[in-house]
Order: sequence, then structure tokens, then C-alpha cells
Amino acid sequence: MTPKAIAGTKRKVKPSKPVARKKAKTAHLSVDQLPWKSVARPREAHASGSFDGMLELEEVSGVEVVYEETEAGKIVKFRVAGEVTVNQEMDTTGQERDVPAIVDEPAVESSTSPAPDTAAQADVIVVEDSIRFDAETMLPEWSRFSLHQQLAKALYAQHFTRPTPIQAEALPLALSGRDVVGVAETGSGKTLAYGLPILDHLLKHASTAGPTTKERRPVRALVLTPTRELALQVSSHLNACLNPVDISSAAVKEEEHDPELPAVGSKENNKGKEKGKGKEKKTGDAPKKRYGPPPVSVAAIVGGMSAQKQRRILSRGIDVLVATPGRLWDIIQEDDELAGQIEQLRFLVLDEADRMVETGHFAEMENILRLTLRQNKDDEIEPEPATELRAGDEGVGEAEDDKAGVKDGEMQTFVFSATLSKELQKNLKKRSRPIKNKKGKPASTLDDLLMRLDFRDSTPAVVDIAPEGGVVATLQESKIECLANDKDAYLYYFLLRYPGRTLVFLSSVDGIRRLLPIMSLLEIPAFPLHSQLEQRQRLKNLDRCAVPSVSSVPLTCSITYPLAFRFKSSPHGVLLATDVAARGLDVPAVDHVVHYQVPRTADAYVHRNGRTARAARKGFSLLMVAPDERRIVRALMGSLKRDEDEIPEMPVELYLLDKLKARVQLARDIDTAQHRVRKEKHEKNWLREAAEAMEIELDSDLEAEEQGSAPTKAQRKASDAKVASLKAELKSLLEQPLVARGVSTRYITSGAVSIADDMLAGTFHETMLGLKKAEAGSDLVASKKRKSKLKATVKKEEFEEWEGIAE
Ligand SMILES: Nc1ncnc2c1ncn2[C@@H]1O[C@H](COP(=O)(O)OP(=O)(O)OP(=O)(O)O)[C@@H](O)[C@H]1O
Repeated sequence: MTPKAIAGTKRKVKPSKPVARKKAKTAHLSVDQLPWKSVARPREAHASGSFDGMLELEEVSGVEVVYEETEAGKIVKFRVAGEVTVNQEMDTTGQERDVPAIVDEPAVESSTSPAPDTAAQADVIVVEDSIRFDAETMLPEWSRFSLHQQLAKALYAQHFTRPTPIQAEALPLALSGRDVVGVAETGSGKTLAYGLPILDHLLKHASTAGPTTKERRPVRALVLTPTRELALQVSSHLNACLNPVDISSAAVKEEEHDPELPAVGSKENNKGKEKGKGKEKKTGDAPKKRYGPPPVSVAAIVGGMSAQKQRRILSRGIDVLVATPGRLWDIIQEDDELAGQIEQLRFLVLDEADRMVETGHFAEMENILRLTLRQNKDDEIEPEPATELRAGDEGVGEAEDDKAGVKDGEMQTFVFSATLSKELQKNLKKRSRPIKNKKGKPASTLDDLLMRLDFRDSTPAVVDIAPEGGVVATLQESKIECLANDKDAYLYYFLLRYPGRTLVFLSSVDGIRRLLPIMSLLEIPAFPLHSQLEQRQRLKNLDRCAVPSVSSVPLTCSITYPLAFRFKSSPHGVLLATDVAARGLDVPAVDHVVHYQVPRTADAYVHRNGRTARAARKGFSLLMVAPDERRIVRALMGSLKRDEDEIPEMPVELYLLDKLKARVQLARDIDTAQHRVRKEKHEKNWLREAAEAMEIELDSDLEAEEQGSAPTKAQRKASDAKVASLKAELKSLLEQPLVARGVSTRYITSGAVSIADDMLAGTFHETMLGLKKAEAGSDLVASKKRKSKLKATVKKEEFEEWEGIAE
């Protein structure tokens, strides 16, 4: 096969095996040397159950498989898209044959990012644009950062037209070599705020950083995250910025977004320069794919991954390693080379640093951080007095003084979270030791941990743009004050009244185990997520509630995702979760967060709420408050410097709630009856199995006792009948329509409330007849108005009824 001429090639890379160069047009490599590409999965794909526990996915594309009959047996040939042909010869028994390696000259995309000279890295598809990409005009809001062309294209392709506020504040600092402590609201794009400077540096220095063929690519950046899910998410978020991008299809998508934008190649577009939009210039026909080494690689190494896979990833070389501290420390202990690389890091990131200490990773974190300390004490810089940067401050983005910033080639440190206390930020910046308690210990474990960071910057820049009180502008909060026993009914009401993807936070695994069967009996599609589930099941359940968001689907990438990569979308999915899901997870389009139990800390409240209202989307949170939790709410709001009455109360149609309470009670009765039977069976089996395992015979008295306490056949029959009758009763209740007070379903235009108009307008509620279809947030606004009118007329004492119950 003859490779096609490579049009527009700016630079050619020497073949990794010079002997074979130009002797043939084909490459004979082992399976591992095929151009495997780590698939940058959409963020929610970390949740994909379709992967059955696979935490990393690689694919090889553009490879044609050809079978040839030869005298020696059947040969399998892998033909790679016209540029390189990779032959893997096998006989019919599947034995690989040793064929000399011959590699064609791969093309690289840009002269600014020459690729390392290594065959192991010849595994990325380079897309030659059919239109010219001009960052200045196509992505003007990012142009001041002069990001590497690849990153600009990726941002364009993902329709990230402008930086988010934290990105706008942190990028200039990080790009100019400062250490940065970034605090910004949940879902505000912190990952790219630290990720883009790292990738930009690595892409721009790819030529000098390139190792030789035999060397393992050294880890240049380490991102530590508290959970596996978050590590996988960060890795795929960063990989999405490195994926080859086909700008022509990105431009087409852009047009879909903005109807005013002329079609690529249209007359208007060709006049683009004058019009100011659609300035891309067509330079050819369909985009061309070619193969070249990846200038930068990002991968996650987390618990649950096979050792073999881990070794393969590491041996191939990772520039940006995203890891959880526990697993990373395990590997470091057995891998001196990796330990050496961690000592030489160019970037260190702590994402959600405050959670890291909560999850009990303190010891591993401490060990890893110790590796990043400077060996030579003389290198340490005297800390400067602190000056805090706020959005809008002059001088943001410029070095505060001549000494600020890290020396060339030294490690830059980024610490990001949505919740880092002001006191801690100040201490970090001044690098002063935290205030100690009476026993001489630091004020908090987090203080202690962060004080172990060896910032190379004399004055790490602190960018704190977290909103006052931790509330994201697009989030609407609400609360329901009710008895603890009524929470199931109120939750059920909320889920029926406001269908949507809902994340319900409970404080214990037992709570989830109790609620799950009740929800299931009430036909609510609920899934559990907690630490006692297997990782695979956790990811699967998360997936069930996730759908791809527009920004996360690689619409413009030249790589097509495998078919298995389908999402089980469930627009009304309900996830019953503990705080395992509270931090960092970017599950797109979560409509509501419900705090079934009041969180114990203000940070937990902020992070739980942060699972909705992400990336400037609207979101809604509901706090369910039992009388004994009011005290906690008061303290929680106090520590956020807010007034507890600020959170408006959710309106509830009490007439319908009563009907739902009856259903919930039945579901509980059924569950209790079934649970009793399950428990009896379990206990009986347990005793037998334990006796069998110990090879002992059950004491005859014990057996008799067991026989005596065990339900008789008649009793079992009676209990089965009871469950069946309760189930039938519940079924009939579930079949009955929920009709609001005063509504006549027989004569829809009559009755105190006519539903005819709503039916004609299509605004009627499908499950709750008589109510209008509404978003939780809009109902809240309406009820707020209603309440303020009422307030003018009704005596204050009447509103204080609740207070009476609470005290
Ligand atoms: N400039 C941008 N424009 C539009 N969307 C963006 C931009 N940058 C990031 N996003 C999207 O915003 C979402 C949230 O980003 P990210 O997960 O980084 O938030 P975060 O601040 O780290 O949140 P958390 O504190 O909850 O971890 C992601 O889906 C991401 O793709």
C-alpha cells in the first residue's frame, strides 16, 4: 500500500527506528504499538455501566483489518488509513510473528508543537482542518491568553466561547508562573482554570520535553483528587482539550447554535472578515486525518484499576497524571522511577483539597507531598506579606511584585476548591503556620496538610471569587419544614410535582437502604450511590441518572466513540446518595438537589447544592428540615453569614400530600412485612450455614428453639397473603389519579377549579390534576409573592406557629 502524500505537513519527525526508514511503506508493530488512543470519555461516561467496570478505554480507529491466506497460514494485516500500514502477522494458531519494525514518517500538526521522537507515542490522530482556524477572530474572548492552538480549537469545539470568571482570574496568574489558590463556586469551571495553564505549558514545550524512544515519558503534572469518580472526570475533561478537533464541523455546530452565523463556505462566510463573524477560511475539502504522536498525554490512575492496565499506562508515559492519593502512594512505593518523577514535577494540583483530608487520605497525601518538597533549604524563598486578589481588582493577572512567581522550571502549585476558609487562605498565602489549639495542634487537619505544601512562589496568589454565603447565582434554594416521619411523603410529593433529574442526599447508608425499597414500591426510579456499593455499581447507578450534555459530547472530534458508549438516559432519574456524591461530580443537567437530612457542615451544604446549577445553568435545592434539625440549619446558615429565614419555604398542596401519605404508609407496611420475612430467612440460613462451615451439628435445643421461633407454614402463608393484599391496595391507589381539591374530572369546565383551560393550553400537570405544570423555582417565586401579600394582613404570631413546635 502506498501512503498518500501528506498535504500541508509543516514538520516531519524522524522515524523511531532509523534503519527501517523509507525501506518500506508499512510498519510492523506489536499490538501495543498500534495507534491506540485513550478515549477521552464525556465526563458522565465515568458513570457508564456499559463498560462493566472498565475504568479506562482505548480505541484504535482508521484501522482496516485484512486477512490474507499465505503459505505460512492466515495473516492478519492492520492497514492504517493510508498513512501507515501496521502489519501484525499471526499464524492460524494466533502466534504473533517477529517482523522487523518499519515506521513511516508521521506528520505532526504544528511547528510549535513538535512531537517527541518515540514510536510508543505514535498513537494520536492529527486532523488537518479544511478551514483555517484563527483564534483571534473565532475565539476573541480567549485571545488575550495566547493559548496553544490545540487548546483554542478544543475550546471552540466545545462552544466554550468565553472563560468563566475563575478562569479569567486564575489563567493570567498561572500562565505567568504564579502559584495559585483558587476558590470559586461549584460548577464554575475550576478544572480548566488549572488545567489549561498546565496543558498550555506542556504543549508549548513538547519539543524539549520529548524523551527518547527508550525513556519513559516523565510525569510533568500531578493532579490529586479525593475520589475516583472525580479523578476520571478530570482526566477526561483535560483529554477533551487534547482531542483532535475538526474545526469545520465545530463551525457547523456553531452555526446551529447561532442562526445568524453564515454557513461555512457560504458567500457570507467567505466575506467573513468584513462581517466579523464566520471568519474561517476554507482551505480544502473534507478534513484529513493523519497519525502522529500525542504531544501531551493525560491519564487517571485510581483504585479499582487492574495492575496490568496501570503498568501499561505508566510505561507508555503520562505527562499529566490524575490520581487519588491512596492508589498513587501504593504505586510510588513500588516504583522508584515514578517517585523520582514526582520529585521533579513541573505542576502540582490539589483539587478539592479540603475533601482530601475528610476521606482519610491524610497519611498518603503527606507522603506524596513530602516528595515534592525542595531538597535544598537555601532554595526557599522568604514569604511576602499577603495581598488578596478579588475579581475586578487592578493588577489581577500581573505579578504583584518582582519576586512573585516561581523560578523558571520550578514547580508551580495550584490549590482549588469551592470552599476554603478565608483564614486558611490567608495562612496559605503568608505561609504562616496555622493557629494552634491548646494541645499545640493545628486548628484543622486541612490547615496542617496545606501547610506542608512547599510553594515556590514567595506570595502565592489567592483568587477567591466564591459568592457570599456560598450560593451560586443560578441556584434557587427552598426548604420544607416537616416532621421527620413525614419526610418520605414530602419527598414523594416533590418528585411527582416537579419531575426532573434529582439528587437526594441522605446522611447515612442505612437511610438509603430504608428509602430505596419504598421509592421503588411507589414506582419512583431511584438508584443508590454510597461508599458501601462496589465501584462498578456506583458508576453504573450514576450513569443511570446521567445524560450527555451538549458541551461534553465530542461533537467535533474526529474520533467516533464506540457503540457501547451509549448512555442510559433517565430524565427523571433519582439518585439517593450519601456525601460520596457531594463533591466535584459534574453530572450534567441535575435539576434538583434535595437535602433529605440537613448536612452537618456549611461546606457540605455548598458542595451538595453544587451538583445542580452548574456552568450557569438553572438549578434548585430543597432542604428538608425536621424540628430537631432547625438548630443545625441556624448554625449552618450562621457560618455562611446568612439568615436562616432567607431560604423560602416550598409551597405544598396539603390536600394532595394527604393522599400521598396514604400511599407512603402502604409502601412502608409492605416493606416492613417483606423485610420481616427476609430477616427470618436470613437468620435461619445464617445459623445453618455457620454450623456447616464449622462442621458442627446444631444443638438439638437450639434447633428446637429455631423450629419453635420459625414461622409455621400457615404463618408464612398468612404473611405472604398480607403482603399480596397490601400490594394490591397500593396498586389500586397508584392507579387512582391525584386530583386537587375542588377539581371535577367528570366535568372539566365546572368545579371550583376548571382544568379545561390548562388542558387546552397543555399546561396541566400530568400526575396532579388541577395543578399547573411548573418548575420548582417558578412555583417558589409565585408563593413568595403570595406570602408577602399575606404577610401584610396576617398577624405575625400566626407565622410563628412553627417556632412553637421547635422549641
Ligand atoms: N469556559 C467555559 N464555558 C462554558 N462551560 C464551561 C467552561 N469551562 C468549563 N465549563 C463546563 O462547566 C462545567 C463545570 O466545570 P468544572 O467541573 O470544572 O467545575 P468546578 O468548578 O470544578 O465544579 P466543582 O466545584 O463542583 O468541582 C463542566 O461541564 C465544564 O465542561
